[in-house]
Amino acid sequence: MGATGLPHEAEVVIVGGGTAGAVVAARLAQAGVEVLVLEAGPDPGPFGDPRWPADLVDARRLGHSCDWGFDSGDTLPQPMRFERSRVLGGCSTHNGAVQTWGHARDYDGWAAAGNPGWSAAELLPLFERASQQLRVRTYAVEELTPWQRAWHDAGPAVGLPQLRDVNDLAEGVGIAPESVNVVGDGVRFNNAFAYLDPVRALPNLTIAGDALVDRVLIGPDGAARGVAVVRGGAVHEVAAPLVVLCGGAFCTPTVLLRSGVGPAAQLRALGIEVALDLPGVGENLHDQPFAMLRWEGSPQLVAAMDAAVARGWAPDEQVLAKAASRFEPDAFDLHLFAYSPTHIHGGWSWHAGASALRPRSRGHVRLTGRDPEAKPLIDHRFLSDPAGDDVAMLIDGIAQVRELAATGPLAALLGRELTPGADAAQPAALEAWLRAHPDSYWHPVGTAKMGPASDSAAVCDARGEVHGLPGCRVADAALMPSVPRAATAMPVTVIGERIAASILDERAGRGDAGGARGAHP
Ligand SMILES: Cc1cc2nc3c(=O)[nH]c(=O)nc-3n(C[C@H](O)[C@H](O)[C@H](O)COP(=O)(O)OP(=O)(O)OC[C@H]3O[C@@H](n4cnc5c(N)ncnc54)[C@H](O)[C@@H]3O)c2cc1C
Repeated sequence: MGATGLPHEAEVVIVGGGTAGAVVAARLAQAGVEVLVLEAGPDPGPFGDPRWPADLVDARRLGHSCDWGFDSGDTLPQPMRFERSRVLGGCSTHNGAVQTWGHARDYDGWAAAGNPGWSAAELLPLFERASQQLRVRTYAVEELTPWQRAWHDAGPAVGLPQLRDVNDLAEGVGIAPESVNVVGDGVRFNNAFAYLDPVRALPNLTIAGDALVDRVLIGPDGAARGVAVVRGGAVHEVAAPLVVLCGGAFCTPTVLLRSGVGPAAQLRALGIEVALDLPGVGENLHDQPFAMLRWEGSPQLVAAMDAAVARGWAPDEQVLAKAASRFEPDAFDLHLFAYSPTHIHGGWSWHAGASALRPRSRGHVRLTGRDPEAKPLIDHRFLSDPAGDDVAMLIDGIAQVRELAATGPLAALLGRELTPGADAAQPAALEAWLRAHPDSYWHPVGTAKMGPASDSAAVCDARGEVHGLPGCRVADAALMPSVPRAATAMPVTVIGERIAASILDERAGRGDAGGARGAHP
């Protein structure tokens, strides 16, 4: 042990014990591998430990403790916070706890882009396994609050059939109660609880909280040889033949960049010695743009929801629709949902959102300095695609939200549309409003994208190994070549399962469908 309380070496170091990191760590530890998890935020302990901040276990609304404090800087018309949870479990500790799978086309597209082992058929068992591990269940219609039930009931009138849930990878449009990882009396069953609690007692697993990884150490042979980590004000080196980056879409590229792995000119401009010129690091950032409408609520709606709260469980969202824009009428490419963001407004407010799930716009994450605590520059370049498809998708989504809101039972519960309101009724005005108010659906991905070595924008291969950097893998939202038509928690969990399986297969000498190169370590 060093002065920082960390070991000097490990078989595998996991950088970030978040949504995917918890999965990789657990699966490797269960198989007997000696694993060290380095998490920048605290480890508040297992399920039920009183050190967990109340808002992070309360699944009724989004949590806000332990935030990294990232924001848009001056890249957007209005500054926007990009919430990211800095705590064991990562964003699975503060998210909406909605578990969605997307569509087979998403993963078949990944496989077709040169990523063997990632087709929908190959991932399906992992979606099922992860859903069990996270204790996912789907709300019964009877459990819906009156506000959510009214949206659910309105679906068929606008061509959205009622489905059992939204997680059939072959299915198209429809509306359904949400599938959630909520247990007991409303606890968000985050990935640390689901995956790390069962293995915490293993002697071959060490979980170190408050351990900020600065960079990957690279040996003279060009392979990763461990990490430099800041803990308790001191810098410590941990040697490891395998480092798995699980810092998420914003932080995994920043760790690589600080390690000298990324676009050479960018690194030199910051005085960072270039270890590997890899142009894709930090590029391809994309998130699903989002638009949120707001209405006045009738006294009847307020009374019905007050009564629901008095009866017990009344979360901010419970129903999700998969809908189609003009671009993909035979599948779906929109999420629509009703929402009462009580974490923002305190009391009742009546919103519904539309998100364009297959955005064309691409942005980037860049370093602003060498300090591992320096906030990165995060520029999504929302709605910047030259053809304007992202705006068009949102306009189609908003039209369907308005159609839903105008159906009989819902119209009776709602008053005037307040945002964007009557002034933005027509497409041109709506486009102007959308461009002035870009918003995110909280699902940034793609900044260390997976792809074959022949793709100059690819950062890692189908085993997650960084091109040209043996012994360093990526396993988190950064790896996605393109965002699936889903909220991303479950797809990220599946990425954790997939990369862990690939590492274990190689160690067992079984090879791996996702591998183009030899096994390492
Ligand atoms: C407000 C909000 C609501 C959301 N709601 C939903 C939802 O309802 N359903 C859904 O499917 N998705 C939702 N998402 C998205 C989903 O939660 C994320 O896509 C997913 O959790 C990301 O997982 P990850 O493993 O890539 O990153 P994270 O879960 O963010 O994990 C990264 C971890 O790495 C740590 N870390 C980062 N850098 C370092 C470093 N240098 N050293 C050490 N540790 C480091 C972080 O502290 C963190 O613990 C939501 C996201 C947000 C922000």
